[in-house]
Amino acid sequence: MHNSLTLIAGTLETKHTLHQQLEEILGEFIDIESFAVDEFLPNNIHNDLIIYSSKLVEEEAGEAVDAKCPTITAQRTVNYQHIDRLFELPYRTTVLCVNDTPEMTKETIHTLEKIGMNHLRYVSSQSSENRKNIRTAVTPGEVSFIPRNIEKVVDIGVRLIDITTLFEVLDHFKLQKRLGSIISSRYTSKIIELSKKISEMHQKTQTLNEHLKQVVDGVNDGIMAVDLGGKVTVFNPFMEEYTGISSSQALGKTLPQLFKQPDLLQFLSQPQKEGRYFTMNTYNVMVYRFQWEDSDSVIMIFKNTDETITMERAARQQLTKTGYIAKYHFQDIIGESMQLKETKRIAKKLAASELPVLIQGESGTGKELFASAIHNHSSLKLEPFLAVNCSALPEDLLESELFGYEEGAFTGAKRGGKKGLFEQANGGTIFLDEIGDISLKLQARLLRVIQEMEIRKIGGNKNIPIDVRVIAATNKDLLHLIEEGKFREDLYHRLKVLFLHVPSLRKRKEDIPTLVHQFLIENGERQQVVNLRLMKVLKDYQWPGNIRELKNTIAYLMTVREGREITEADLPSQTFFQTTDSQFQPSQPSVLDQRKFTSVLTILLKLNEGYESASRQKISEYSRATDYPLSVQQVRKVLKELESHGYVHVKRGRGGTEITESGKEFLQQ
Ligand SMILES: Nc1ncnc2c1ncn2[C@@H]1O[C@H](COP(=O)(O)OP(=O)(O)OP(=O)(O)O)[C@@H](O)[C@H]1O
Repeated sequence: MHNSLTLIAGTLETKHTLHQQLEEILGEFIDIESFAVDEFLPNNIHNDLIIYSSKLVEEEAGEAVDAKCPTITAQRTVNYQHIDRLFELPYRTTVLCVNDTPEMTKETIHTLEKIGMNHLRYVSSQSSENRKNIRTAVTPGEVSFIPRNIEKVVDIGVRLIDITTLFEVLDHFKLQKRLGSIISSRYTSKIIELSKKISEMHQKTQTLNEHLKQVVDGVNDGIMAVDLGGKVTVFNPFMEEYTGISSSQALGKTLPQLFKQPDLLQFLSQPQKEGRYFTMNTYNVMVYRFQWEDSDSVIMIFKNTDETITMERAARQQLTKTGYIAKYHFQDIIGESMQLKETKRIAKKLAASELPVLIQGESGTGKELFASAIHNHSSLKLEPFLAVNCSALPEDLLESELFGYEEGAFTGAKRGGKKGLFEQANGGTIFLDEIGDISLKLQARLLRVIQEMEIRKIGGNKNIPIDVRVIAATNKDLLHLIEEGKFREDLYHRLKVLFLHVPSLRKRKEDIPTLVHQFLIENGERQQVVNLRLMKVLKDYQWPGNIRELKNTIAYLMTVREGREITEADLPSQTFFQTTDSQFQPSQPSVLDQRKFTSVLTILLKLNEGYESASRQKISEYSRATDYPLSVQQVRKVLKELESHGYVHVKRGRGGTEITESGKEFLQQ
């Protein structure tokens, strides 16, 4: 007589799936009929064996079954055929596990974790945990229970009957001996299919890992990764070179096993915002440590600084060939005074941005030095640096130098046209020295270039986009030039996004001995040969031509000196100073003049600050209350002298007179 059993499931879908499973495995030996509670249940079901698909179904359908029939409530397990769908979800995704009752959900999660699906984080659909941000759900066939806000559903299919239940069935029909091994191999063949899929996936991952390893090995830096347990998981060839440890020795070891330098070990063990220099076996390396949120690994990068410097040097050599290189760095700007240090500190900050800078300062104070150092300290340091002295060229020539021209733009234009300095500085910095001297026509063109960041060559009809940082410098008071209508206010604001004032040498006399020493060295004199009296004279002098004048003076002294020591006797007469290239009258005012100057400048300052027009008449009136009463005629003379020193600015007509920054400096002294 043939054995037969009845399967009772809850839903139609479960009925189909489990029926199919039992048919495939036991169909040859046992007749199988099945019902679903949801569909139809006859009264008084009777058979050799009744299998309920779950406890719930047993409770629901129990009454329809003949009480004399033996029953089994099935143990269920996940459907191995569809489980690989879970591998498609990204590592560490939080998923909502959905089943019809809390117990069933709990059981599903438990089974998934037991069979190693641990790359996901499961939250029960019936738990009270906040799941607002959960977008993916996993369900064993219970799609109808999925909440609406879920965007992605992974149906891993109806759970199958577990092998333990299958063996109970065999046991019941006394078939275990005969069929046990066939059944278990039929059952496990399904699992083998799954393992095959997993191993395929594993292989793909391996290939990807290989590719990644090749990339990591090909990088010109040392790369090391450490996992959560502190074990090294990546150790590329450059790491081998820097440490002298082979990767096979390093992999799987902890950092203290590999590194003996306490400071390096400490650096590698803690989160770091910036890199730090270390010397490892003769290599100078900059070490960086990165740790990303959500990542189990810490990555460490070891950069060979000697090589980086060589690379920079090579890039610089390329630039040197074109001649467009910034020669000076901040360390070339000599001086220990507070004023200079502060100026350098600000300049370094300005270097960090790529915005335009306006540098203001008297002639010879080192404005070009600062422009060059700012470029070399900026992210554009490997790009060209072009300096143009705007006062050195006539307008037309300056225009064609700056913007270039097309072939045939004017008579005498070169064949093939010419690239302008803006175009040649592309990607880098252009330094426009003496910007106060350019004509209004060129100012208009320059404004357009800076605003639009594109140029049009002379005689050209197309705009060429450019990306250039503009640093401009002037020794003039641009605000006065604006007032006089000689400089465009809009251009002034475009240039003066960032601002740097370079102090005059008078304001930082303590720098004079250091500068003198430096210039002696530059002239080939290593000893300190300037005698004390001479040094005092040099320190007392006002240096209207600033550092350039000091530099020239040292060159002069070195040329004319007779003995080893340079003394005040070697100094030129006053007229030497007067012939320097300063915009000021360089001779020092006499003591009497100084008093007169102080008196008039003090009156001027008061009038200017009170916004009163400073006419000669008014200055004369005010002077009567001081130690230096002056007639209008005398005031005119003093003002002339003051103007020649650059201390005042005499406006045309009834404009009155204004004290300049230099005038204010004079007063402070
Ligand atoms: N702090 C300094 N240390 C060493 N040398 C300096 C320093 N400042 C200026 N110099 C030297 O002084 C000279 C004049 O400097 P620079 O040409 O930069 O001045 P500038 O302000 O641009 O002058 P100008 O307004 O006339 O163009 C240069 O030879 C420069 O090398």
